[in-house]
Amino acid sequence: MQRLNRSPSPRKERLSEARPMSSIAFGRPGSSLRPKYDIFPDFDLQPHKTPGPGNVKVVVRVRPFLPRETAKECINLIAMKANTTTINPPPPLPVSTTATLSGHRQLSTRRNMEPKSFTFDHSFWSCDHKSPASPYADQGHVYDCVGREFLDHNMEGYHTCIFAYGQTGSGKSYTMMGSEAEPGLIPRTCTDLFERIEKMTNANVTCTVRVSYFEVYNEQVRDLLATTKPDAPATSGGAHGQSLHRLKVRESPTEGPYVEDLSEFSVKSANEVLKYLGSGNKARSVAATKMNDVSSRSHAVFTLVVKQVITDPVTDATEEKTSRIRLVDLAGSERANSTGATGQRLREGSNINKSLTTLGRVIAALADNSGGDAPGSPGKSPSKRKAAGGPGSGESVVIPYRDSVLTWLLKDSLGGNSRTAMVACISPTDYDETLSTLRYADQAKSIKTRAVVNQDIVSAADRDKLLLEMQERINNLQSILSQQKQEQEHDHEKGLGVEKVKSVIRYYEDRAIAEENKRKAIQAENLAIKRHNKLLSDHLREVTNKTVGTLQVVGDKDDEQLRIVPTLSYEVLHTEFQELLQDIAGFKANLQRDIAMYSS
Ligand SMILES: Nc1ncnc2c1ncn2[C@@H]1O[C@H](COP(=O)(O)OP(=O)(O)OP(=O)(O)O)[C@@H](O)[C@H]1O
Repeated sequence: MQRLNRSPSPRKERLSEARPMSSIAFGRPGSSLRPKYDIFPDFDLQPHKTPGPGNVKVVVRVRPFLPRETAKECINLIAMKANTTTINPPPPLPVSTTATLSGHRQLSTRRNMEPKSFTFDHSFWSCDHKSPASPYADQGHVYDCVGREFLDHNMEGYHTCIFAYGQTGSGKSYTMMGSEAEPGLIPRTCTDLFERIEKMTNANVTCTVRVSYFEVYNEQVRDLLATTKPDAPATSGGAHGQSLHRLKVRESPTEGPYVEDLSEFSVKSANEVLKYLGSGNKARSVAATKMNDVSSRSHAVFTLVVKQVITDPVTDATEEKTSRIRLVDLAGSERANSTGATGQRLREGSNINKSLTTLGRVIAALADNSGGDAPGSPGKSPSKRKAAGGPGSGESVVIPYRDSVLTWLLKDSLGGNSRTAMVACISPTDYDETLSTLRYADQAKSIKTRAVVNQDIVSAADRDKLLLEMQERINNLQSILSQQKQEQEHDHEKGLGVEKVKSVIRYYEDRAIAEENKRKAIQAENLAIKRHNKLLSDHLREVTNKTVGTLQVVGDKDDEQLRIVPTLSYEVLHTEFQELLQDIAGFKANLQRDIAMYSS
């Protein structure tokens, strides 16, 4: 499997060769600086159950040096001993040295820096392989300590959520998604789930799994599996420029916040679910920044819903357990100057920071509501608790879930019906960012969720009753449906009849208008013919007058014999008559046409 959310980009920084702990702990290689703490290799990588029912499980993982950090001769600031993680301040730089720390800010504020230790449910050392002090925690270890236990909870019927938190480039995607050679928590959970389902020998248990995948990018929810839904409104986006689908968040009184119209697919094998994961990852919003060549610009939420139906063969009763597995790869918190972000990257960054700040406030408020006494944590002073309005004050703190889309959607996972784990990912070289992540993680330990087994047990009699009721409802609905259909058909026919009458009326109206136009045209023609007629007769008269004007008395008066002596020449008269004949022929043709029109 490839690094599932990103193509295996050659641009991705390759890790530096693992350096032995002896050389990198608290000092540059060859430096005379001595570690401030002794480190004993008494690590506990055994899986152990979430301490205190309902507390958020918090683990920390430190990643290896990146090539750019090795090149800059950055110094390891992290030490882990059993479940304790310690961060040490960077040592002062000798004036002559060329070594740099991971930021000038560290020098300026160095006075305030001091070693700080935190205890978590696990501290995973993934910084180097050769450290005698800390055994290397690979992807398998992390899964065994967190993922496997959470899948156990799912099989018991609990909703779970594992989310990776940390600054940009701290190893969240590596931990959640991993690479083809080193799959992370999400692919391992998928594989383990289907192995468990396949191993189920009890024929009375049926198990179904559904998958969905979305991202929150710039405060908008986008369906990462929506390519199969061409009718959905599309927006451009995603690493590979596919069109994604913007969705709305709604809140149901029973189910809490949910994404409306999110694609959900039924899956029958690990391969199938991994294919969905891979295609969703291709659609995810990632980009190169100065801190990470393939940086997640969105919070990705991968969800599996597992439904087990267990039938008791003796009583025929059924038990239904539905659990939701939510695996979240958050975008990393970032400082604009560290990432070198401008334009769109900067806007993304500020949205990422906005939702992470809200997440921080939600965690703080939840921790206050829980009393702040996490296992292994010093807890908060009563005065601080009161100020925050925690249980000590008798008031309840308002949790600002709705201040960001991310926290609204994770409401149930953070403070409701869910068993939740936070994987805090840290870089070994950045004091400020790592300390801030460790403080977040420390606070999250106090959060108590209210997870319950989501099951319905139905006796055979109840189920039969339920089935009967459902059958009745189906019958009712079917009869309503067929009645509606009949009414629709009737209406349709009625509609057709009315349409027919309307079209006949339209036909006659059109005919009447056409007839009227024809009548007017003939009238006009008639008028024209009359005028023409008049012109002709005037012309005829004129010609005749001309001719008459040339009559002369020829011979003596006694024989009173008149002879017409044309004064006009024969040619002129002939031409005039020819023209007259032509006019008469035209007139005749017009008349014939009019007669034809009248009789049509
Ligand atoms: N435990 C680890 N083992 C080996 N390589 C790791 C480990 N953790 C992180 N890396 C490497 O460190 C680099 C940064 O890690 P990754 O991309 O997972 O960070 P990220 O926290 O998801 O960053 P962003 O928030 O920017 O997406 C990658 O090259 C990754 O392969």
